[in-house]
Amino acid sequence: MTNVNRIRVVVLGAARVGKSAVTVRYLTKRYIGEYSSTSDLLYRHSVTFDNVITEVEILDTSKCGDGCLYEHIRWGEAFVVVYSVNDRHSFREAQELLGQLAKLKLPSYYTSLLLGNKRDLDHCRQICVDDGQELSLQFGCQFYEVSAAENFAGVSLAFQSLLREAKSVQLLKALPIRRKLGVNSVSKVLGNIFGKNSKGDRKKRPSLSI
Ligand SMILES: Nc1nc2c(ncn2[C@@H]2O[C@H](COP(=O)(O)OP(=O)(O)OP(=O)(O)O)[C@@H](O)[C@H]2O)c(=O)[nH]1
Repeated sequence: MTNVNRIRVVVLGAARVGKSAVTVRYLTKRYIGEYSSTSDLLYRHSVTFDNVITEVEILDTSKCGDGCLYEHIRWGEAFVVVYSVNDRHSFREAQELLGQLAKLKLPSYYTSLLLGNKRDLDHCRQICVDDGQELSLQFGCQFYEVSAAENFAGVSLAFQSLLREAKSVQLLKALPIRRKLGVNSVSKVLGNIFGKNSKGDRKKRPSLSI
């Protein structure tokens, strides 16, 4: 059963692309240049959507094997796949990660965001905006380019956008499955709405009097 008051986010990507930098930037608004962690870190915070508080768990992952990646993918329902715009290898890894997600999870069961980080390093860019956009279209995910080092707003917008979509997906999944309507039922429903009976005669329109 889906817990609609909690969203689990996993931050994935190649080594040194800025996974910790974007996560900490989003959570604290601050940029910290160096992170020494060699293990996964789990953060908790809450966001409010339409006056409802939702707990968000963010897992900032570090390098691990395939088994570990499988666990991360199973655990999460929203994924931030980070690459660095000045590192072609990290872009290829992002592509592979999006492929793994598509293979291991049903499309309606997760939300993903492709995040090109370090856009301040434009002078040594190896991946252009169009490449990122194209990849996001291929996998049906959101796409943002940001600089954790220079800007809080972009990082915040990207995370918020992912969380909002993840919330909508959760609410849709929590809806009871509705009985499919046959053609006859559809015409009956339309007839009731537009005031026609089964013989095609017009019914008296319901009127609202105040
Ligand atoms: N220029 C620039 N450097 C950045 C940016 N974001 C992160 N960095 C630097 O990139 C390096 C790696 O950042 P981390 O946040 O540790 O990257 P990571 O992906 O968490 O690294 P691992 O967990 O060790 O794989 C650090 O030296 C950061 O200061 C950015 O937006 N611009």
